[in-house]
Amino acid sequence: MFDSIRIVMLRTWHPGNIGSALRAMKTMGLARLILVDPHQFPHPEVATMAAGADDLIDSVEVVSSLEEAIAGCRLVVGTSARSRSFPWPMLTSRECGEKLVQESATGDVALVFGQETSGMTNDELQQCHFHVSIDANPDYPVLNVASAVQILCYEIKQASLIEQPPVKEEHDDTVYPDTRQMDQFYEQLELALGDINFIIRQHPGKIMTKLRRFFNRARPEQEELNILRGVLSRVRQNAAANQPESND
Ligand SMILES: C[S@@+](CC[C@H](N)C(=O)[O-])C[C@H]1O[C@@H](n2cnc3c(N)ncnc32)[C@H](O)[C@@H]1O
Repeated sequence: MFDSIRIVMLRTWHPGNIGSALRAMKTMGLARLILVDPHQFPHPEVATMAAGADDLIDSVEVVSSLEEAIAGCRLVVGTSARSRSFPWPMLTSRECGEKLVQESATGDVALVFGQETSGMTNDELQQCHFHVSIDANPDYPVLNVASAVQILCYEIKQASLIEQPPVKEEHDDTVYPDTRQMDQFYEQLELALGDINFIIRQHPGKIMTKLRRFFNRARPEQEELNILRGVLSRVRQNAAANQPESND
């Protein structure tokens, strides 16, 4: 069940939280946990806190970056207790469960949790299509990371019990690019904007963040992305052709 939903934990410090997250996942029927650069794993505390979910420990994957953890995903949702300096498309925890269940029917999706003290970095949050904040006491909305895993896995379970509206005929063939394809597009976009001096190389400022947010919101389909990439190739070719000749 929920084979295509990845739970991703970033740089987890306390191994007990990994065990508690596994327990939270198993109680709701989820099993795929990916750890990005954990402080201590494997560790005996993981099994202690996992209790009856200790059978999931062997299948935990460990990778070194968020990019690896979400590679191939068509939808990535990041979690945060607080609003950041830049606004991003937001989901409630209920909407998050529904969206993950709906989109996991046609491809891999990921739900990403931050480190215990520092949470997710801005750069990591910008790699997500949506953010979710669990509605909590405004004076103290910061949950323990494993508690946050529990609540959002519960929402996934609840969403899976609701009969999903049938996918409309005309959307049957819709293919969305995965995270790797989007990253390649962003690299090409940044290069093209540099070629035409719209941004300064190595100092793109907030432009790339704002463009990422725009494309995350728009969610171009694969075919649309191919067209955009074709346009960027032509822009780069023209920029190269118009370069003044160097005398040396
Ligand atoms: C203890 S919190 C990190 C706190 C950190 N100071 C911050 O502001 O992000 C650890 C992780 O738990 C999850 N979390 C905690 N409270 C949350 C909330 N209200 N909504 C969504 N996720 C939450 C997030 O994944 C967060 O990165």
